[in-house]
Amino acid sequence: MLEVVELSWRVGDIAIVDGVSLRLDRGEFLGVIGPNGAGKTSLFNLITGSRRASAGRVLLDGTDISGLATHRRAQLGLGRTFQASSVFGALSVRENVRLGVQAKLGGSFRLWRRAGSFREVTERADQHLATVGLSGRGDALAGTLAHGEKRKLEIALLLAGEPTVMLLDEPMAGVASEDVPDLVEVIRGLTRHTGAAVLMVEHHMDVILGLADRLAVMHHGSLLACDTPEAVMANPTVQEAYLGEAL
Ligand SMILES: Nc1ncnc2c1ncn2[C@@H]1O[C@H](COP(=O)(O)OP(=O)(O)OP(=O)(O)O)[C@@H](O)[C@H]1O
Repeated sequence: MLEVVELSWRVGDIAIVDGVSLRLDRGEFLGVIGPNGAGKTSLFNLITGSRRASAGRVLLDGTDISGLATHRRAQLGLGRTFQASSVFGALSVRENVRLGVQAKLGGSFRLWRRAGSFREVTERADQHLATVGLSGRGDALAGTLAHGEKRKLEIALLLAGEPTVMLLDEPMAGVASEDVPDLVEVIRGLTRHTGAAVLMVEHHMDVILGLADRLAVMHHGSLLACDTPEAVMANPTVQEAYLGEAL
């Protein structure tokens, strides 16, 4: 589904991402971990196209998308969680997701021609809100949501784009610890609800160990290991990379 081949990003003499190769299959959940500054977010940026790789390729369903702009990659099914800034605080939660659904349906969806269109968009938006557990919050202003709820809204916006591969960059960051278990269950449901593959960077080891089918470990821009969570945790090279940090 997603294949990354020898992907590198150099800034001057420094390889921030250094020849990373990995595969992600349909319905699979791959966690990306590594110490601070290991290159995890940079790897995401190369995959989505918000940074142009110095070398290597990104393939989506066998098609080389390396040369494509971010929005083209998104249209082809590569979705990344929206940053909070892309949520319209003055609009309702449902309106935000409706905009996402309309953006996905694009020009083929002529609201002025089809009487049922408005309802169809609303139904899809409500489906996405239900998937993330925000059904009861559709009428709330997005700006009034608690942090954990905002994260759920960002995931609903991601779902509105109907991606086949979803990239989540530290979705638990800033979320109150009592809201983490709920958000973990929403994220666990993503592969089940959509059949999509998920690639997720996360610092909370307990969270990522409970979600991931496999773990990719980055260190100084390189991929140290990519294996089942059990094998990765038992890997002496990985343990060494994390020396001094809690694994
Ligand atoms: N535009 C840039 N120019 C130069 N160096 C950069 C740039 N962006 C990131 N870096 C450096 O690349 C390294 C990797 O950064 P990156 O944010 O990808 O790591 P990370 O693993 O996501 O870190 P963290 O876990 O702290 O979020 C860091 O040393 C960072 O300072």
